[in-house]
Parts: sequence; C-alpha cells; structure tokens
Amino acid sequence: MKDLFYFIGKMQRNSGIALYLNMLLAFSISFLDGISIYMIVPLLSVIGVLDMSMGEIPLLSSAFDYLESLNLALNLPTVLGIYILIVGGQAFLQRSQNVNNSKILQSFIHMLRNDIYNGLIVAKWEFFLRKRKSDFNHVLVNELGRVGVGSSMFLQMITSFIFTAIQIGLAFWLSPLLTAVVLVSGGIIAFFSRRFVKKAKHLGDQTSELSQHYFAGITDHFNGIKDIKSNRMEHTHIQWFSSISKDLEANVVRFVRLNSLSQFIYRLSSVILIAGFVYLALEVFRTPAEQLILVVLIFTKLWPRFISIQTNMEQLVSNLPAFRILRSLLDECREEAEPEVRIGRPEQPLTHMRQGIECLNVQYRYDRNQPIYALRNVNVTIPANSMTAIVGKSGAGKSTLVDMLMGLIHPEKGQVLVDGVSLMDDKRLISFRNTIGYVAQDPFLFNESIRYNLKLVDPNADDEALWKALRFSASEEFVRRLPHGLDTVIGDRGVRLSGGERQRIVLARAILKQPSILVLDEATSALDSENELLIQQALERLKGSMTIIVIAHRLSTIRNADQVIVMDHGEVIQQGGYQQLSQDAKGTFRTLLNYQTAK
Ligand SMILES: Nc1ncnc2c1ncn2[C@@H]1O[C@H](COP(=O)(O)OP(=O)(O)OP(=O)(O)O)[C@@H](O)[C@H]1O
Repeated sequence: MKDLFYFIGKMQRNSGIALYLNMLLAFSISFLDGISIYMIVPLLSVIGVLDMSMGEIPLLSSAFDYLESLNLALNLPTVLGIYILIVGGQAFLQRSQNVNNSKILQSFIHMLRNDIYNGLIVAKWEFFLRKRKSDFNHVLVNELGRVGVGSSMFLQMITSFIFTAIQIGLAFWLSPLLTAVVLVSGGIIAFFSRRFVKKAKHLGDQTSELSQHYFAGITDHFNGIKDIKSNRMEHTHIQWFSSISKDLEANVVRFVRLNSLSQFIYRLSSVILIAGFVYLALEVFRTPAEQLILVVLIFTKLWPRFISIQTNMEQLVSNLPAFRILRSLLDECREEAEPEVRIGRPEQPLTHMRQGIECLNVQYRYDRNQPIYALRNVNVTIPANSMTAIVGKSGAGKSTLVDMLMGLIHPEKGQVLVDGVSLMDDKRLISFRNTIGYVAQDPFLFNESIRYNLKLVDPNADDEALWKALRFSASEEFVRRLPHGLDTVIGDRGVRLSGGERQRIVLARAILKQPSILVLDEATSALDSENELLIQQALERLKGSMTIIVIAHRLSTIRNADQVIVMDHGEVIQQGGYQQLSQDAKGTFRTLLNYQTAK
C-alpha cells in the first residue's frame, strides 16, 4: 500500500487541481443521483400510484415548499421537467468527470513512462550489466499498464466512496435506525471479504512473475531465432511457449473466479439483507411506506456500489505488485544515474587527453559475491595519441579492460587515471566520456536512414562531412550504390546490410564525432581482407592525432600498433611493442602469433 500512496502522491502533484475537481464532480453526481431517487416519490404521487404526503420526507418537503413559493404547481409536467433536469445534469457532469478522469490518468501514465525511460537511459552501464533487458520492456509495457489499471481503480474507488457516503447520508436522514442496521451488516460482510483481497494480492504477485518470465522468454527466442531455426529447436520452444501461455491463462481465470465468487457472495447477502430489512421496517419499526420505498431504492443503488468497491479493491490489490516493481525500478535508476544527471554537466569545455590513461593495480569482479576476477592487478599505461592493441584468448578480460578504460565500469580496487586525475572524479569522467568514439564487434544501427544513424553523434554535420567519414571507413562506394544513398533506410537492426558493412557505417559514425580516443572492440572482425587493409591504412593516418585502442583477434591487423597488451585470465601477462613481443620466443604473444600463421 505504501507504494500505491507514493504513486497517488505523484498523481496528485501531476494533476494538481484537476484531481480535486474530479472529486467535486463525483460529489455533485452522487448528490444528483440521490435527488433523482427522491424524485420517485412525487412522481408516483402525481401519477396517482401512491398517495403520499411530502411532509413525511425531510428534504422533499422543504424543496416543494420552495417550489410552491415560486408559484409552480406540483403537476406531472413540473415533476417530469425537474426529473429531466436532474438526470440530464447528472449525465452532463458524468461526461465531464469521465473526460477529466481519463486526462488525469493518461497524463500520469505519460509522466511515469517518461520517468522510467529517462531514468533507464541515463543509468550507468554497470546497472545494465546486472539486469535483463527484457525486464525493462516488461516494466514499460506490462507493469506500467497494470499501474494504469490500478490507478484507474483507485480513482473509481474514490468516486464510489463519495457516492456511497452521500447515499448513506441521505438514507440516514430518512431512517437512522434502518441505515445503521444495513451499515453494520455491510461492515460484517466487508470484514469477511478480507481474505478475497489477500488472495487477489497473491494472484497479482503471480501475474508479475509470470509475465516477466514470458517477456524474457519471447525476447530471447526472437533474438535467437536464427539459432533456433538452423538447429531445428522450434519444437522445444513451442512447448515452452504453450506451457507459459497456459499458466498465464490459468492465472487470469483464477482471478476472475475469485472476483466472481466475492461478487456472488455480495449479491446473495444483499438480497437477504434487503428482504430482512423490508421485513424489519414493516413488521418491527412500522416505517412509513414512502420512506421505506426511498430507503429501499437508495440501497438497491448503493449495493452495486458496495460490490464495485470490493471488485475495485481486489483489482487494485492484484495490481499492487506492479506499483512496487515500478517504484523500485525508479529508485534504482535514481541511485544508478550517470554523474551528469546527478551533478549536471560541468561548465568547463571538453578537454582532449594530453598524457594518457593509466590503470594502477586495478581489480574488478562482475559479481562481488563470487571470487571470480575479470581483472586482477592490472597495471597499464595507454599513452595519448598512440595506438594500443589488446590481445588474448577469449574470456581473457579484453572487453572488461576496455570498459574500464572508457570509465563505463569502475575498479573494485586500484584506480584509473586520465592525465593524472582519477576517473572516480565525476567531472573528469563526464568530460572524458564525451571525447570517446566506440565501435563494438556487433554494432548497433537504428532502423532509420544511414544519414540519421550517422548524424546521431553530430546533428549539424553536413553531407560533405558524412561522406568524408564514410570514405575513411571504406564505405563510400557501397553507400553510393544503395538505392537512396545516405537516405537508404537500414532494416531491422541493420539486417539488410552485411556484418562488415554495418561495422564500417558505425566506424564512420565514430570518426564523425572527431573523438580524442577511438576504441575498436573487434570492430573489423567481419571485414574482408581488402576492406580491413583500407581501414588499417586509415587508422595509420589517424595515428598521432588521436588515441586508438584496438581489441583484435586477428593479430595481422595490429602490426602498426605502438604497444600491445597481452591478457590472460584477467591479468596483463605481456606488454610491449609488436616486434619486441613477437621476438619473445617463450611469450604468449609469440604462441598466439604462431597459431595464426600456422593456419
Ligand atoms: N556482464 C558480465 N557478467 C558477468 N561476467 C562477465 C560479464 N561480462 C564478462 N564476464 C566475464 O568476465 C570475463 C572476461 O570477459 P571479457 O568479455 O572481458 O573477455 P574478452 O577477453 O573480451 O572475451 P572475448 O574475446 O570472447 O570477447 C569472462 O570470464 C566473462 O565470463
């Protein structure tokens, strides 16, 4: 419930006066609804069905005294006219309330959606290392939707409470004793309905768990669809899908069963209550008929509200886990925000690195609870404006070291210095990170035009600059051959381009940024020898004007590196010039080189 009130507070701050206006509308609608019931008495009296004296009914008597003072005769047209006015006014207010409700709710959801998305996008890289990406989709689609339903239930409950309070007030005015009897009975039923609410909460927890599992599963399956198809694994996945879909179905049916059982109990008890109540009113309390009719009418309107409060309550409670999940994600994002978000962008302009990056006794574990080090006692220096190559077997820690050098992750022990200043210094980190251009092994391109993808790093770049960057990455020729050149839209995750073409476009993008440090993580692995040579020559031309860090498996591509760092099991085991290391007959680098030349 704490989480619910946290969000209701947010909704109240977001909607401001509109929420109170909504309550006022609910109050007016309920009041008019009550009055419309009152109108039944004069209507029946005018029609001649009942011979009732208005004097018996408190509110009506003064209302009709007032009408008489206006010289309005209490005849059928007057009564029907007043009735139309009241019900019409109520319908008009109801319409305004519905629109207002929807505005409050949608603007609240819009705010939350933005909060979550912005929170996620500005969270640190380490946060993403610990999380499943599918969980974010799940929160933004499913859990946010459930928070919307829960909040809508909450607004409906406020309306129902106001309605119920007013109707009870009117009934109390007519007959305090009978109203008290009905309220006590209602209270008893509500007390015994608590277990339904508890069960609904339990089912809500299950819903969250199941749908999170479902989302993670389908995301994995479609990401790995090529593997599934090529290895004929469709059957296993169909079975998994069918089983989780069945669980989802059962979860919803269980909830509906619970909900209808509580509704059934409410309905049954209400009819028993009304029967007993009429009996008591007539036989014991000798209530006047016109009062009895009104009270019965009010309660037959009131009971569905009681039921809807119970239903809303169960639905609200079943959606509470979504409130909890959303809140904890928002809190986590806030704690894990990039320094730029926490301290704002430093005022001093970006400075290009002058001396270099230094790692001093760096240790790093992905999981602090496990004794597995991805980096241990790493001491390296990357001189500015030079080219450094990092090599080693798969899993040696190359990408982890590069992430550390870029300030994406921070050492558990030791430190990383840029021009002698620690990267733990937030201002330093922000300004340093802005000067990096990075190309991954499996680079990501948006499902947009090549121009859009390139201009992401420099929205003001003109065509000449774009072509220059493409020329650098040996992509000019193939881009010119595409049907719409720079405006060609790249397919879903860039599938219409080959792996090598994608790598070259992303390399062009990195260059367009004019970085001070260019990081290539296996960035030319998908290129053919001819294009790889072209890029090597281009990198050679860049040497001296920017710091280049390259992770390479193909050692032939790093012949021109100023220094080579060899890693194994998270440690730097060799460090030196290419020629120097290749001449060390006992060294790992020589062994790696021998493997590759023997192929
Ligand atoms: N996100 C992660 N969570 C947990 N462990 C990780 C994560 N990323 C990497 N590791 C582990 O850290 C170690 C170093 O991984 P890293 O990716 O740095 O190696 P690498 O040398 O770049 O490998 P490759 O050449 O195969 O890309 C490996 O044992 C790996 O299992």
